[in-house]
Amino acid sequence: MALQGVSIWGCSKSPPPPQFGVAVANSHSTLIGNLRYDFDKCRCCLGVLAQRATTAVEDEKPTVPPLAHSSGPAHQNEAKGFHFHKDMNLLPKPLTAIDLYSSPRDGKKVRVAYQGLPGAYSEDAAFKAYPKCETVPCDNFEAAFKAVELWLVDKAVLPIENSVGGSIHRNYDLLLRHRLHIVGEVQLRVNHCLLGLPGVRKEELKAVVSHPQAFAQCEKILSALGVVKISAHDTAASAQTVASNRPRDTGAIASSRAAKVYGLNILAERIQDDDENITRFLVLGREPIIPGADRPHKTSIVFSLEEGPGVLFKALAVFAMRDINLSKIESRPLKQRPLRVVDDLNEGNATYFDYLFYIDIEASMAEPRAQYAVGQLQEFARFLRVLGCYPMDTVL
Ligand SMILES: O=C(O)C(=O)C[C@]1(C(=O)O)C=C[C@@H](O)C=C1
Repeated sequence: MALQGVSIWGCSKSPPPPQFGVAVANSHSTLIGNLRYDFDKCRCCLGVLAQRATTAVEDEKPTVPPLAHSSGPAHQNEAKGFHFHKDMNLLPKPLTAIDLYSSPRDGKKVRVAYQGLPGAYSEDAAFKAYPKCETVPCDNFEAAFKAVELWLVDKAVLPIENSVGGSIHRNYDLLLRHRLHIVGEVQLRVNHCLLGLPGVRKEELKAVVSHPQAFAQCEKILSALGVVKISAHDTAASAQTVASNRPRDTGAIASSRAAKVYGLNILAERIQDDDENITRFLVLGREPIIPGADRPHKTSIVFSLEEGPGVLFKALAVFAMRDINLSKIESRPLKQRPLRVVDDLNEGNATYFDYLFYIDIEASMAEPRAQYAVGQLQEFARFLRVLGCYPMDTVL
């Protein structure tokens, strides 16, 4: 069953706005290397999360018979006016260190939320990260974030950028709105297929359904076919639409796995314009991971800066000076304060657009050079948050 419209937060209050101007060490925090990572877990959130933890293990069988059916001392105590909970198994289970540990647990399948339907590329990415996981389809990106926050799943896997289509801005914005940690990345080679009902030839198609990113990646074949494009939530949803509505003149762009899942024929393979079509996904969890020294790591950071000449140059120099490679930079409008009025001129106010900068550096927070670089940036950034430090993935 897909998770739809999960609207409650881990905390009964409304989502906390990002604390602009507050540095990393300002909330409940833990030390990794010399740097503090913020957790942002208030007592009230932990309480609700602890209750929610029972949902994730709902298939566990009760080991204690319910008190309501028992006789003997407990029952007598109840009669004397002691107030016991009717079924102790319904009480929230206390969190253990194992519950809080972010890596897959032996004997228990990791539950991974993704946006889309079975057969979506995001589900492939979840299987690449956790080969034996149980995948949980979600209606939209936000539902996947909330599913992790509410302990309904262990992790979420969400697309963040594609080598042809570019960044998925919605997920950059959600990373800041939610307090999850990036614990991994997945680089997935996306080989799109043109799918149709059995017996249909691609020349018969008048329309093609797919995700807008997939259309952006397959422009050449679409213009050669001269078909109408119909948008779908994800590529697997387009395959499902064709399979269930059975229009002979409509195809879908999706994966070969989606063709199998929905019983469609592959009319053409590897139809993307650029053969090297890679989508990068982020793996999100409730807790940060402690970076190991065994393999190369990346660190994702978001920050905002004061206005002034050369401030971005100065910010990036803290990494360049230490020979730290920057693999990605993305700017997004600072939504709470998108415009800054700088001057009151006679002819009107001078306004500047205000931005958040998201960067990925090829260094681990366990390395002193990264700790010093982030520490130095923190001295003049108006706001800074380490979104996560995680092992780098390679394309298979
Ligand atoms: O539609 C899917 O199958 C998805 O997983 C989504 C998505 C995306 O949002 O970029 C992921 C990979 C492909 O680049 C196309 C679509």
